[in-house]
Amino acid sequence: MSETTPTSHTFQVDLRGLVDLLSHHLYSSPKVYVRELLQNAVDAITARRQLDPEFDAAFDTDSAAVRITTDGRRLRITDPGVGLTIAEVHKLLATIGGSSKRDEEIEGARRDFLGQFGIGLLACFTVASVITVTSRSARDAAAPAVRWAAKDDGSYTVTEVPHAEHPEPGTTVELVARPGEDWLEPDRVVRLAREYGSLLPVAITVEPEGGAPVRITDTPPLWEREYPNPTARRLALNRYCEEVLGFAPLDVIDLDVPLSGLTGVAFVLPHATSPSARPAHRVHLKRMLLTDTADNLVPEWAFFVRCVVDTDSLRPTASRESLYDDEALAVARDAVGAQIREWISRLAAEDPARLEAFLAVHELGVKALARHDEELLAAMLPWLRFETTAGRTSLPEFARAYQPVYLAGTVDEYRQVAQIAAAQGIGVVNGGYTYDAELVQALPRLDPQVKVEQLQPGVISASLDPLDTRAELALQSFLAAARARLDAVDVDVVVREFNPVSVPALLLDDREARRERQRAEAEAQADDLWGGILASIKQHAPRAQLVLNHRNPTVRRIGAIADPELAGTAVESLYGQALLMSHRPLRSADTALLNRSFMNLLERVTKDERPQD
Ligand SMILES: Nc1ncnc2c1ncn2[C@@H]1O[C@H](COP(=O)(O)OP(=O)(O)OP(=O)(O)O)[C@@H](O)[C@H]1O
Repeated sequence: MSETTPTSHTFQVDLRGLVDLLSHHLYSSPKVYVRELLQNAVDAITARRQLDPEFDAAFDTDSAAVRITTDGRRLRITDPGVGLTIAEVHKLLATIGGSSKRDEEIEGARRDFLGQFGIGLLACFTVASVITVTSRSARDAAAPAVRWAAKDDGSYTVTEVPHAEHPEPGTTVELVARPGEDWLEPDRVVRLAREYGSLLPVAITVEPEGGAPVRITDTPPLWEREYPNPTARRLALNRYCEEVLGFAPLDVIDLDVPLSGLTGVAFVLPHATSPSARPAHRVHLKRMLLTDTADNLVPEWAFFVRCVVDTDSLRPTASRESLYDDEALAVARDAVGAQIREWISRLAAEDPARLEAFLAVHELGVKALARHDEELLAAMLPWLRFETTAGRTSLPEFARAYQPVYLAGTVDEYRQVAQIAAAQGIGVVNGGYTYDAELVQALPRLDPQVKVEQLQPGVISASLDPLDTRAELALQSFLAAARARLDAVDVDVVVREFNPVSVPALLLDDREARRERQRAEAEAQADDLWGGILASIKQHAPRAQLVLNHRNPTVRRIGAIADPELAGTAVESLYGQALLMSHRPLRSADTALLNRSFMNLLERVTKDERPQD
């Protein structure tokens, strides 16, 4: 088969389809058209300044460089920028993806521009059916002014404009609203222009048709202004935070990362927030608002701040609504993280009261992140508080006084032993609160000298002193009666000497014993079949132990009771009291036992009273 001569063609673009794609899939809202217009105007002025350094002087005055007028149906934006020749109009405006800002020859200058993709102007078609650009080039004084009028069906016309109609270099873009579209309403335009452009480095006004011009720009950014004193600066930043971010900050951290051309502030949230909540930072790129919901600007652990920054070297995504997640952003993120960490260290060294105030709000979040961030953990550990047998204290301080550090696995376990352990000089940390156990276990990684051990009941019972043999012998028959009584609730009874003297009895059991008690409880309440199954898995785990304190005067008196019935009732009461102190749930057998012992005691006490008729 012979080949035919290839014929050459160019892609056809269905403009409506493309605009539909942009408005539904690239941009979050048609409102971005204001940003694109402002951006082109500012870029054109930048290009003109590069062309003519003298030009700058004209903009040191208060008069607006960029003027937007609108009556709601027609919007015009005028800039005194570099302008366009007829050839450029065809090449740049009528070519999708065509941009003057990617010119490799002016690579150095390119960094100065906001745009780069060559699709920005198309965003205007999401709100307008006709776009007209009238322009005179500053590059070529002899070139005539030109008007490019494009419709949303993809057709456009180009006309030369008489010199008198457009004598000065610069550009006017006019939009005609789509029928029923209210994006060009003056109030809306003022709001959007402020949202995107309030920090832009050229003066901008919006003039509602027949109304007074409204100043849009308010520069330099608050954090770069001169203030009479630090308090005035802080007040201005606080006010800004309340107005724009909606909260009164707990503190303000200055950010300055020259490598990323980034300056700004991080506002510390005044209320607790979940570390997993989506962060929302306000990022300006070359002074134009890129997004107020950036979630990749600060490290994950810095969940307690909301930043407002300006950067001139990070890259936007094509929608220009978020930061492109590249190596440069990673570097900036690390640097921002380092400055937030420095703030924490500085507070720790210079203003512990403020650090305490910060942790009072964000401690749980800091703990959550410190589990996965060894550096943060090391920085914060001296400031994080844990419940321990030496009171609420930091782990490094606690570990200096107690070795090993015992970790109670649950709040109940901790409560059970805290008082006794403290009296015996055993250091226990309550690992029952969210994240605390993990952080205690991380201690030896930071300081290999520190030993952390899981608390077993044996540790406590081994620390209780045995009685001397004579005292032990004297208590034999009492102990036999006591054990017989508590056998029904599966509890053993022993006597030891320990501090504090005020604690008469201590109930010790480990998790296995507790599980066994629950199993036995279920068995007692189950029907025959289920009860049989539960009985078959009965464990011979160590039983719970009621440890009576021989140093306690009441216990001594109880030990001397000759009447086995009364001795049994007294032991039941001691068990009930120890059980309540341990905060463990009462099984039905426990409740019955408590009731019985209480009633028996009441009867004993009142038996000689005669009821009065
Ligand atoms: N006001 C203006 N003055 C002079 N030239 C302009 C103006 N507006 C647009 N242009 C020219 O038209 C080109 C295309 O503009 P468009 O907004 O579509 O893309 P861009 O700004 O280059 O890139 P981006 O898609 O990133 O915004 C620009 O590169 C610029 O050369």
